[in-house]
This record gives sequence, C-alpha cells and structure tokens, in this order.
Amino acid sequence: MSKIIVRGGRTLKGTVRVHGAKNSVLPILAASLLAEQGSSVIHDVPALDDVTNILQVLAALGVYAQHQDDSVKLNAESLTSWEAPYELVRKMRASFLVMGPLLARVGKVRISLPGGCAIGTRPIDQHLKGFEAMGAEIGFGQGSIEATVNGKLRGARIYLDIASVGATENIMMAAATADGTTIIENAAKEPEIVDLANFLNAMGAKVRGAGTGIIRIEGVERLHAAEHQVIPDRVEAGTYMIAAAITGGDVYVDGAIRDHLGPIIAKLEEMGVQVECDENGIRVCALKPLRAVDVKTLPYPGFPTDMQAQMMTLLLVADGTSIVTETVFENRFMHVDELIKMGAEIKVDGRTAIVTGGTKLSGASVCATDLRAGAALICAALAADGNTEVGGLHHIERGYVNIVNKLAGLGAEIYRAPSPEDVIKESEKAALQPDNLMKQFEQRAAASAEVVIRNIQPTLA
Ligand SMILES: CC(=O)N[C@H]1[C@@H](OP(=O)(O)OP(=O)(O)OC[C@H]2O[C@@H](n3ccc(=O)[nH]c3=O)[C@H](O)[C@@H]2O)O[C@H](CO)[C@@H](O)[C@@H]1O
Ligand SMILES: C=C(OP(=O)(O)O)C(=O)O
Repeated sequence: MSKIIVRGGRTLKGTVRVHGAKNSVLPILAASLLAEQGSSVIHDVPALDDVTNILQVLAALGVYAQHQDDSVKLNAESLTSWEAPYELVRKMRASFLVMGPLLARVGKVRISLPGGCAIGTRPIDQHLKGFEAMGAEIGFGQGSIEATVNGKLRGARIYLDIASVGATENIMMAAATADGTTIIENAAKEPEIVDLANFLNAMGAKVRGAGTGIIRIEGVERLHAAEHQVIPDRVEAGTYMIAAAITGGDVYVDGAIRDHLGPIIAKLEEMGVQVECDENGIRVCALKPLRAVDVKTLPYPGFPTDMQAQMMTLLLVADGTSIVTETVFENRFMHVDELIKMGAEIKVDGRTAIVTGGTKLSGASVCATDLRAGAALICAALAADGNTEVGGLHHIERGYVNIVNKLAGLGAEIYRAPSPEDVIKESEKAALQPDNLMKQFEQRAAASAEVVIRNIQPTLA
C-alpha cells in the first residue's frame, strides 16, 4: 500500500496555487454531453482520479475528449450509448450526474445505482423525484436504474426536500432543453451550482437564479458547445489555509476566492488566525495561540461539510474545548478514530464531536477512510511530533492534485512512498507512453535485425 509520510513540526511558509474545483468540473464535464454541435473546451481541469473516471464514463457514451495541458476539449456530437458502465459508476458517485444530460439529449438512460459510502447512505431520491416531475418513467432492476421519456422532458415546478447539490445540478441539466420552464425550489446555492449554470448559459441555456434557493430554467431547443474556465477549488484552498494555521505558518493561497470561503475565514478569525484577502488569493498567518470555537456544518453558505475534518484537526491545537456538529452527512466522523491514534482527545455522540484542544499530537500509522478524512490526517501530521504514515491514498488522490509536492513547496517534510504494486503500475503506464512504445519498437526491430544478420552471416561466409 502506498503511503504519505510526514515528519511534523515544520512551519509552512510561501505560496501555494489552487487548482480547478473537483466539484465544479465533474458536473461541467457531464453537461458537455448536452452540446449537439461543436467541441466544448474546459480550462483548469484538475488532474484527479475522479476526473479521469468521469472522462471514461463520457468516452463510453461516445464523447471524444482530447487533453492539452490542463484543458480538455470534448465533442459530444455523436453519442453512441445511453448506458453508463457499472464498473465506472461504481468507482465514483458523481458519475450519476450523466443521468440528467442523457435523459435530455437521448431520452433514455441506464445507470447503476450509486452505492452508499463511508460518509453516509447518500440516497438519490431527490434527483429521481425531479426527473419524474419532468415526465421521465423510472424503473429499477439488478442494481440499475433505467429512465425513459416519451418525446421531450417537460418543464415542472420541483421542490427539493433537501437542498441537494447533485440533485440541483442533475435537474438543471435535464431542464436546459425541456419543453417549458422548470423551477427548482429549495435549490442548493453552492458556488459550483453557479459555475455549472454559467457553463450551461454559455452553451445557450437560459438558467436564472443559480446561487439562490430558487432556480428558473427556461428550456431551449438545443445547446451548443462552449468554452469555460472552472472556478478554483474552495475545499482545496480551505485545506491549505488550515495546513498553514495548524503549523503556525504564513501562507498565501493563490487563487482562493474570498466570497467562496466566508465560513472558513470567519472561523479562522474567531480562533485568532490573521486572514488577509485580495483579488488574487488569501494570506493566512497564525502566530498567536489559537482559541477554541464551535463549528456546525450546513449547506452553503454555511460551514462546508467537506472542511469539517480538516477544521477539527485545527481545533485540536487550540486552547479550550470545541463542539463540532455534522448536519449534512450522518457518518462523517470516521477520521476521529485515526486522530485518536495520534493522541487526540475527541468524544463523539451521534452527530456531535467534543474536541479537547491543546493535547500533544504524535506521529502514528493512520489510514484515510474518505477524501477529507485523508486531508485532515495530513494536516494533523504536519503538527504532530515525529513521523506519521498516512495510508488510503486513493481517497486523497480523488480530490487533491499534487498534495505532497504542494506541501513540500511550503516547507513541509513530506514524501510519498509508493507500494511495490504502484511501482509496477507506473512502469507499465510509462511503457505505454507513445515515446516509450516507439523506443521499444526500435529496440525490438534492432534486436531482430541483429538475429537476422547473425543467421544470415554464416550462410554468407
Ligand atoms: C461531486 C460533489 O459535488 N460532491 C459534493 C456534493 O455531494 P452530493 O451532491 O452527493 O451531496 P448532496 O448535497 O446531494 O447531499 C447532501 C445531503 O442530502 C442527502 N440527499 C441527497 C440527494 C438525495 O436525493 N437525497 C438525499 O437525501 C445526502 O444523503 C446528504 O445527506 O455535495 C456535498 C454536500 O455539500 C459535498 O460533500 C460533496 O463533496
Ligand atoms: C464527499 C466528497 O466528494 P464526493 O461527493 O465526490 O464523494 C468531497 O469532495 O469531500
């Protein structure tokens, strides 16, 4: 198993750049399915496992994708399938975001039910309620959902029981080319919803009100390809802000957007961390002892659940006791047991964790149980005495581009120790690179030429 190894105690200093937002790029790539004409170009696409995965799902549906640096060009003019392969959907819940665009574009979709995962059961009833209200017929069988619509989807008024990010996105995409107007009430307000709406509008859609609780989508005849720059990742930015604060450091997070990080900034300031924002990024400086604060996760603009685990690690080094309440997912305290291995004092009671600050953290062998739990363990390791080995890297690599290099660039003592299987996988991957394939071909050609010459020479002699 590959591991990240951190020797704690270094103060982080310098500048770190934030990549494009995972949670924006996934629905935006799914939305590219809606373009009947031309090639969409998406900029600042982070090189994450989740991105590779959704691109594979799109490829299986007939989308032709080309990478250039951190941009991706996608042509969805000729779709070839309406079935998202089980093997790919199983790997990533967000694959479910192709359901809305496929229903709109092809009128038919088969996709496996996304399972629950470490952080909660994560049902999809609100997505399906929206599609049904728009005229789709939904059937279940053998772990899959099949949805069909007779003719076109129809605009509808849809009240979401929960302001679900994924359901809001899926319904927005389905509604973009529906007959008539769709109104989503109690819609999610996250910045990623606004980013998706901007992309859809650039494709010719008429989406109004994204970022508020009521989104109005006037269906248009068809959508075309568009160019779009993904917003910076607020969770990645927030994670580096916490990493800076937990080491008493001074870090400029290049690309972080103040308006997307309101609750993180507010909590850091309540704790006594100095935060300065300008139009290009956010500087975090934590020189004084930190104060304990209470944190409750809520849908945007509340404190993001995706920052709860990282924030909890910062509370461990503050003076006093803090209460952390998780209201979005029912099982998102999996990092607590791992933090306890590092000497943390945390008591969990249902959806509340009582965090005793000021206890000394020490290095241990721990494992990421989900993406943000992994980020939190790395933050804790930066502040701990001695070496920490963090396993479960496949979770972390879903959401952080080059986390090891970025932290090392800020002065952390951190490296990635690959497993023997990883070394083999890397050499297999390298062998498949076009340059290396050509070299292998040339080597084989030279070797066989040598054999031929050796075989021929005695005859000639
Ligand atoms: C790829 C992506 O963007 N992922 C983010 C998205 O996930 P995702 O879109 O899956 O999260 P949702 O907003 O849908 O989920 C919020 C809550 O609603 C519940 N729910 C959701 C849908 C539904 O049909 N029924 C239902 O009960 C979920 O179980 C959860 O308890 O928003 C979450 C909440 O900010 C973030 O943690 C994830 O990082
Ligand atoms: C929970 C997360 O992502 P996903 O919805 O893709 O599982 C996350 O980004 O923290």
